[in-house]
Amino acid sequence: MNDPIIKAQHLAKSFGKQLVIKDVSLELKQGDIYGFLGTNGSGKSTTMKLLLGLLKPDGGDIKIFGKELRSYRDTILRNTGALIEEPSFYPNLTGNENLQIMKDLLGLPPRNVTEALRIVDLVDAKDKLVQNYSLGMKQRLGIALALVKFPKLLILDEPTNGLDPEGMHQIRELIKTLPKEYGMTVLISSHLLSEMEQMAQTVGIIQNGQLIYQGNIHELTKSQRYFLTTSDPRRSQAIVNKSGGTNILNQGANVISFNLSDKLEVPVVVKRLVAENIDIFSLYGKHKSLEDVFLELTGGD
Ligand SMILES: Nc1ncnc2c1ncn2[C@@H]1O[C@H](COP(=O)(O)OP(=O)(O)OP(=O)(O)O)[C@@H](O)[C@H]1O
Repeated sequence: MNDPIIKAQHLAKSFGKQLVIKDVSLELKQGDIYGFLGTNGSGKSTTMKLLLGLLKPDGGDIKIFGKELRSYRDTILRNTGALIEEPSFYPNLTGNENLQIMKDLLGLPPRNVTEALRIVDLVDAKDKLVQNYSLGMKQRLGIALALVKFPKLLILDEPTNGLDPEGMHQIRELIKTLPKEYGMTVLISSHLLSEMEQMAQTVGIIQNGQLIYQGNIHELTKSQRYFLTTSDPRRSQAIVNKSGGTNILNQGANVISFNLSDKLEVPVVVKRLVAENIDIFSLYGKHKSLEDVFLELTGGD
């Protein structure tokens, strides 16, 4: 049985009196692209810093590659690359020179630099000074610095932050190649749901320092939301509620929307409405977007 690449259990962290991480448990499988989602200030960066041993947790356990982070930090970090917050470079050197410095520090073969430049699409710009790079190029160089040692685990904190759609697309595409081509496992944070839908297999959603969902991204959006137009939305709401409907919302214009856990519940709802003499004008199911799910999970916050 393969150990998970990261297994973090019940992490807790306070800054002074502020409990910032309340209860976060994460599990990343080998080869996964794990999207760590949460609004600003929800605790993503802090969690990532805990996983990298940059901060000490007040509670909980972290195992990476099956080893306790507390006791095997150096070994673990040798196999881990990270980009947390702003990447730091020497702006008066070229992209290539920045990577060469990292290569020499880590004692890596020269081909690592060539390959990293290729992956992040900076081959043509490798001899430009970093101070003349665009924001997107700087972010890509930051990723190149994190992956130049070709680590087993790559941790990226909001690598697309501040980029335009083209820059985001480029980063997404390069990240998608990493598990397949290099066997890496990637933990990537974002506050953008649409980003994750196009890249991650697994998502963890954090709100106020608490993990409120972890699992397959497609499972999350698989279920349908139903929209029902009737002659009596108020009574319909009560009937839907009794029939197992959840998250029932009045949408106005005689429409209510709700979730059902199984489509076999649809005819049950319809029969009850008809039995109560309520006219049904329309009923349809719509697959949820990650955005819908996120709003439901976070209570619209
Ligand atoms: N070193 C610190 N000292 C005090 N408070 C901190 C520190 N680092 C983070 N915090 C607080 O912890 C909370 C979580 O911050 P964190 O940076 O982990 O959130 P985040 O989800 O990464 O958000 P963002 O996307 O804005 O970076 C915030 O309220 C932040 O102000």
